Amino acid sequence: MGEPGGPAVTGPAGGRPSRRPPAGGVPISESPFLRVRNLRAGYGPARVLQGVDLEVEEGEMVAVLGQNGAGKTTLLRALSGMVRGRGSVGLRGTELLGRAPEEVARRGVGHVPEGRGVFAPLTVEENLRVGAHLRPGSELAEDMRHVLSCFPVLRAHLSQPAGNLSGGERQMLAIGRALMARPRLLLLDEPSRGLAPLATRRLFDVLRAISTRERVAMIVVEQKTQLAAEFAARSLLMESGRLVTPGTAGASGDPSAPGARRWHGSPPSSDVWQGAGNRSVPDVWQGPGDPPAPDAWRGPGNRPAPGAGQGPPSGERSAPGRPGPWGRSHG
Ligand SMILES: Nc1ncnc2c1ncn2[C@@H]1O[C@H](COP(=O)(O)OP(=O)(O)OP(=O)(O)O)[C@@H](O)[C@H]1O
Repeated sequence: MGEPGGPAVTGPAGGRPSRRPPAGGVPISESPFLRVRNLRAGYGPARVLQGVDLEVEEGEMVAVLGQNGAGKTTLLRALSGMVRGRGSVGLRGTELLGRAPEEVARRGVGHVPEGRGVFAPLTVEENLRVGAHLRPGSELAEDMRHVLSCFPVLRAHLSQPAGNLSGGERQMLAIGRALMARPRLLLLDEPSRGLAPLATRRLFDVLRAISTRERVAMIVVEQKTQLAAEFAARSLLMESGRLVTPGTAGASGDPSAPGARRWHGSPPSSDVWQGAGNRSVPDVWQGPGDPPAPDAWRGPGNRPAPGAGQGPPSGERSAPGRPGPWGRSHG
């Protein structure tokens, strides 16, 4: 999966069958992992979110696309409690609206904001430890090992200040720090921003592995439509504070059905594209030499030394299709 330039992976994360919406009705899952209803939020008198409806299943990766100022970042902020919202945000049946960000995080929501916020003076290891501050210390070493297996490039920098990392390494650290809290829902704001195409693909390979194997649901704000179409189970378009494509889990239909498209609703107009780089250039292998073999290491950073046993979430932690240790419930 995720071979550079290879075919897109279709279907919901985890390989679960898609459900078709009931004919003529609004598709509503019986018990979605995340159910957002009529979410409204803004800043002071300025209302940005105009009533967002969204459902995400456990282990599903959903991309949210849209023009600058559409409200994508505000949506993530409202879901994580950083911006006050009205309506309903139910996570496994628990209402999150009205809770403080730390309480929302305790419930299993991790937020990696745009801009790779890391604590620059702290070391990489300290940054990761900070990510685990909401959880019991006894599991810290295990989680540290796991995060470093996802992002092995960080291993070499553990004792260095995070401020010394490259942009891509900071992004990995920011995501790694969020993972240390064992989120069940991860909110990622433009994780590909500023990353080279190859680094972007490697990062999304890791994210997909985490969502599939650890059953972590993800909402990824992304400007690169092609990337979103390849990695996410669904791509949703936001316009003027509303999702103009169905945000419900069953709306994806059966992607294997003849004529099924990855883009649900109207395809984005050309002026939606605001990602770095040239839209007309496929996001394919651009490194020197031949693309890596399909089974080659595709984690971010350097390929681990032979025998180092590093890779995306290891099978030791969780057998495929079964929640790993991160599957434990929060709160
Ligand atoms: N802290 C803030 N205070 C006041 N208004 C804000 C604040 N943050 C964002 N806004 C406004 O809210 C609207 C939506 O912004 P938001 O950042 O959610 O959009 P976005 O879709 O993420 O855009 P982009 O793709 O450019 O990041 C914009 O009009 C923006 O000016």
